[in-house]
Amino acid sequence: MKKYLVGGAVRDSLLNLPIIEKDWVITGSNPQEMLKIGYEQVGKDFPVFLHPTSHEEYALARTERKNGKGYTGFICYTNPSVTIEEDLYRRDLTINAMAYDMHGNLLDPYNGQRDIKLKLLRHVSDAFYEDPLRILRVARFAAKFKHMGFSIASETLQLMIQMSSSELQLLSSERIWTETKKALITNNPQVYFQILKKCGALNILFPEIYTLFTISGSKKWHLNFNNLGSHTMTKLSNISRLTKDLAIRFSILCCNLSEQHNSSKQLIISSVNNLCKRLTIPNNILKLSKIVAIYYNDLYDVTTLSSEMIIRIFNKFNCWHCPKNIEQIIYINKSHLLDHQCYTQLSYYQENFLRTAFKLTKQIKAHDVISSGFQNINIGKELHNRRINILNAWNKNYK
Ligand SMILES: Nc1ccn([C@@H]2O[C@H](COP(=O)(O)OP(=O)(O)OP(=O)(O)O)[C@@H](O)[C@H]2O)c(=O)n1
Repeated sequence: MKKYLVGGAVRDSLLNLPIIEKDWVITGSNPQEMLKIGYEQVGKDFPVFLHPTSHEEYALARTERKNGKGYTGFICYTNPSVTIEEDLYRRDLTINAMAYDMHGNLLDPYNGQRDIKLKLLRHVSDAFYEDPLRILRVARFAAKFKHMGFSIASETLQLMIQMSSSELQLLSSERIWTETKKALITNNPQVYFQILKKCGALNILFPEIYTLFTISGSKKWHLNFNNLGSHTMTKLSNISRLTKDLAIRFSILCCNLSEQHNSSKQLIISSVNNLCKRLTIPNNILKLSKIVAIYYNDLYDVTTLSSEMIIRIFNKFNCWHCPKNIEQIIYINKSHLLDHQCYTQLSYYQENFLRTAFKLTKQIKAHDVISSGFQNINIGKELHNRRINILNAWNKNYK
């Protein structure tokens, strides 16, 4: 039996990045032997085992051959005679197809080190074609390693274009969302969507976002962009410089839906619902995305908003029950301002405005309203009025 460290851990160690997870491959063994020495079998489809103490994943070396459509249409062949080179051959990218043996020697049969030097994401072999998720994986790695200068090899991009037109429809929503989530928390998540668009996958996986690239913007802040899609990508890039929060980053993808649907609330909401429900996106992200889709444009110059509108925004973001949601409003406002030359000054001024407005209105408590004699639905109405009054009084002094 021989043991090899494989995949992302080898790639990341060569890129001097922290190793998050270790995957291992075993050659010259079989399931019976693995169970006998204390490993626990976890893979149903593939022979994968958990180490008895470290709980890291150990897979028996395998080859795969496609015999049907989609992710499940594989014949997986495992046998003590399958070599590490054969196992590495079925993997997606050359930079992911290297291994360290137990003596620390690097095995690199498909030139992963060369591609690390060339900063290229290149597929190992035609086996790449066998899993359409790899289109999303490559787009994600392009986003993750953009700051290091990585790009996609032209032959790999060609293959991704071919694949997008055939098997992409068969990917499960869960796999699409899992990969998209990982892409969204990279430094440059906009690259993920740009690559998907380039290879013809965006219109299949995210038609709501794809359509934005076919519409030119009409508002003053769209002037520097060819279409609403490019504007959305810039906003996604902007927000990613400010926060790693997945929900906020995803919600920004919906920032131009209002423009696309001529501010029809019904159409905006159904578009966000279609997108999020199809991809099984969690409810908190769906909720925030709807609010951003409807109120994004109002969060531009917040100092010009009416008191009524400020209160409505605090209501929509559920700030009274969850005061930390004021941060979401501030991030979204800043993502608007980031293109401005005087960003620091503007964003400081607007952040201050939002924080003060929230601090003032938050002081007004339901129990004070109740103790002044208000009951039932009048409590809410009075709370609302008092909040508006306090903002009106403050706004006068502020301006
Ligand atoms: N569709 C896939 C998924 C995984 N792999 C291979 O399995 C390894 C481990 O996969 P995974 O843990 O999903 O990703 P990593 O490459 O380790 O990268 P990260 O942890 O950043 O997601 C990959 O490196 C690659 O060799 C593959 O070839 N095709």
